[in-house]
Amino acid sequence: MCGIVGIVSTQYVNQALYDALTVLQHRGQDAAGIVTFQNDRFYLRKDNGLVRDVFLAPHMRRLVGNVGIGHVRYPTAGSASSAEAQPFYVNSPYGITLAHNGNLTNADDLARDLFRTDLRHINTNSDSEVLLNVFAHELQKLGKLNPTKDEIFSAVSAVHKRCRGAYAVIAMITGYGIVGFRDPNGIRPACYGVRETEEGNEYMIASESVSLSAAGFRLVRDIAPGEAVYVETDGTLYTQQCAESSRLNPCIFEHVYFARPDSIIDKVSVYKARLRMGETLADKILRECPDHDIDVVMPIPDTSRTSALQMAHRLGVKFREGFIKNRYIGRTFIMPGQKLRKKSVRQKLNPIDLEFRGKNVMLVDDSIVRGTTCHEIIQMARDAGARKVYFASAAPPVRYPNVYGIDMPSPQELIAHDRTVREIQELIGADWLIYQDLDDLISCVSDVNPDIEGWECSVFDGYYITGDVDDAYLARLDAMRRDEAREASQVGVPSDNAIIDLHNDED
Ligand SMILES: O=P(O)(O)OC[C@H]1O[C@H](OP(=O)(O)OP(=O)(O)O)[C@H](O)[C@@H]1O
Ligand SMILES: NC(=O)CC[C@H](N)C(=O)O
Ligand SMILES: [Mg+2]
Repeated sequence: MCGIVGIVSTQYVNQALYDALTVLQHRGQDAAGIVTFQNDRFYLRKDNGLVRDVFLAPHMRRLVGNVGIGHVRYPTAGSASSAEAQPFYVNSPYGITLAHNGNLTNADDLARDLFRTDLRHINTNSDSEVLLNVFAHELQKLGKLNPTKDEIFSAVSAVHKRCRGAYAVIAMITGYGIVGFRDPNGIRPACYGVRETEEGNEYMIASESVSLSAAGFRLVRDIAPGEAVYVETDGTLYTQQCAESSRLNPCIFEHVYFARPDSIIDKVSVYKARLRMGETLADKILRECPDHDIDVVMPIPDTSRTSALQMAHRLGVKFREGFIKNRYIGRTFIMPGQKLRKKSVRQKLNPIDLEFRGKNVMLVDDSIVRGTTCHEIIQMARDAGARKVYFASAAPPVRYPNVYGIDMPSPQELIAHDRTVREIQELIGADWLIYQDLDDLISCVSDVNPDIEGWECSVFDGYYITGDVDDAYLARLDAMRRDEAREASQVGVPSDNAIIDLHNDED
């Protein structure tokens, strides 16, 4: 679930891009990149690491120009190597750089066509490099020295015809401007905003509205599914629907876990949606167990805080912070490798024993995916002296892989896959486990914006909206990307600092 941003400004954009990426850091912790443009030259810095580690003062000084794009990465395709950090660059036509959030489901076919038919070379295993080359090829085919907005929109239309899967994209075209677009289902989020200055309007396109508000941009609106927003370097903005048919089916997991609560996505306040998740979950508890003996409700920081607070309120039970989060440890779910994830849960969360001793505690998390967090946490609660440990998930059981930009490629790694709730309860060691129902989750988000036509809920119901994901595709994905397969493929591979890549700036 990467984060993307692009800015057209009346002044240098380096600091504004850096700040926006910091605000989007929760969407990707593996790598970060910024590219700016000035006087016929791109200036690129990208590497593995957090935003604060990748961009040091000398890098920032050299990222000159009033136009630029940025990316924070959480890999879902290819490898975690710095060579696959984004933005990607292609020199023809014009010089284009691109930042992508999502995952293409036909990347292999496209890569083959790009080589055989379009005579283009792809240098990594990243689907985002494929996407960039499809866009570049479609723009090049038009054969114009100075592309107009219509030609740029027509290249986006061609991308929609060729690419399948999920993609929210921001591309920068040398000397012309930035273009942002969303796939025809609008699976991944993207919005744009404006900042009025004396020198003229400045625009930002970004994954989440929080990066606009933090930088003083006013949210104009979300990019519609299939639509493109093109901002020229002089600040002129054009929008156009570029897909033949489109229907808004945003990813529901953004509201459960990925997005920041202070973002508004497709006119739904993530915060409000999470409050409602807490309410509906409390109602289910009261339905199933009206005589419950819960003494205290506790969130598993960070994401479940909002839902847990509202759940306690609805139940009329005390809300307590029993786990303290180490503010220097990032999100564990998006860390690469199970060993690191497991170790990090213990480093990240520490119990306050007096809140547990002799009590029946209801622990609340936003979701249970691999079960890494709840397994560790329940043991910690017992060690801290809890009498009974109950566990509630604000999302339904995650039973199916994700192919649209969340790195959950393998059903075997999902604790709820092929298991009943009772079996999961035993496996994680809880005295009672309760999950949100999918209909309730959908109503928590839909009631906030009834205009949303459908939700991308594949991790809960196994239905893949793009219609091209079959068992054979899922089996290939599993074989290629499950943890063991990735670990095995790393044997004998040089460490990251030995990686040689193209287009990267010096350290
Ligand atoms: O069942 P699992 O595989 O452990 O995945 C689910 C957990 O991972 C996430 O937390 P994370 O630490 O990534 O982020 P947070 O601090 O935003 O809650 C999520 O909020 C759950 O706590
Ligand atoms: N999580 C994402 O959006 C990933 C983008 C792209 N598929 C990559 O792996 O870099
Ligand atoms: Mg969490």
